[in-house]
Amino acid sequence: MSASTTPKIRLRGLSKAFGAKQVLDGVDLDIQAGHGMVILGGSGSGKSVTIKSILGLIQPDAGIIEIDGRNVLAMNRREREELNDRIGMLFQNAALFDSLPVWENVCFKPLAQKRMTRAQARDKAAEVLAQVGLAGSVGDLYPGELSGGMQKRVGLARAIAGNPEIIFFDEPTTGLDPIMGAVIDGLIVDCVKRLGATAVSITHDMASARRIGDTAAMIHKGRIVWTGPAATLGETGNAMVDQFARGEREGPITMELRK
Ligand SMILES: Nc1ncnc2c1ncn2[C@@H]1O[C@H](COP(=O)(O)OP(=O)(O)OP(=O)(O)O)[C@@H](O)[C@H]1O
Repeated sequence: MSASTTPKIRLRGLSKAFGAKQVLDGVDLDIQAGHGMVILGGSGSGKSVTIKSILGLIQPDAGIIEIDGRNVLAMNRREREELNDRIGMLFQNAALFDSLPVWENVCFKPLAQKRMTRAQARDKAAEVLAQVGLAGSVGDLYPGELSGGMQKRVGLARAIAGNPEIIFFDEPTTGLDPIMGAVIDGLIVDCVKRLGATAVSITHDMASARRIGDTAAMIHKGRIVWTGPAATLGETGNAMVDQFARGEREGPITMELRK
C-alpha cells in the first residue's frame, strides 16, 4: 500500500466484549487523512467504545488499530503518549474542570506536561479562544459561569490547542439549541479545516452529521453495516440507515434490538 492511500485511521476486526455482551464484533473502518467521519448508531451500539479504543482508553479483545499505518496496539507507553499528543478530543458535555479558570482548562495538557509557563499558557489560551469566537476575558471565568454553548466552545478550544492531526468529537451539539448547534458545527468545520485535521465525530443529530461529516458510517450489532456520503443521510437507499437518519419507528431496526 502506498503512503498516499494509507488511511489516517484503519480499524480491522475490532472486537470488544464486556462480560457476556459482545459490544464490538469485528469493526472494519478506514478514515482518510483530512476527512470528516461521522459514526452513527443506536444508543449502546459501541460508538464510544470504538473511539475509546482508538484513544487507548479501552483495550480491545481482538483486531487491528493503525494510525498512519502504525499498529497502535503494539506501541509502548512513550510512543502511545507521543501519539496522544497529536490527538485532540471534545468530550460530551465539554468535560471541563470546574475548579480551574477557562484559560487553564484550555491549556491543561501543556501545563500538566510542563511544556508551557503559565504566562505562555495564558497567551495561548487567549489566541485559541479567539479562534472559537470567545473574548480573551472569558479565560478568567470559571466553567460554571458559562452557558452550554460557551462551554462547548471552550471544550473545542482545548481540543485544538495542541494543533492536533486527529480530533474526536463526542456528541458536540447535544444539549444545545439548534442555532447554537449550527454555530458549534461551523466552528468545528472551520477549526478542522484550518488544522487540516482528520475529524471523527459521534452524533445523534442528523443535521449536525451532514454539516460536519464528509463520510458517515453506521454501526449496528457491533459491526459497520454501511458507509457513504454524510450528505445522503436519510436518502441513502439503505433501509436501516435511512430509518435511523429519519428517526422512524418502523423499519429493519426493531424495537427489540433497541432495548
Ligand atoms: N467500561 C465499560 N464496562 C462495561 N460495559 C461498558 C463499558 N463501556 C461501555 N460499556 C457497554 O458497552 C456498550 C456500548 O457502549 P457505548 O458507550 O460505546 O455506546 P454508544 O454507542 O456510544 O451509546 P450512546 O449513543 O448511548 O452514547 C453499552 O452496553 C455499555 O454499557
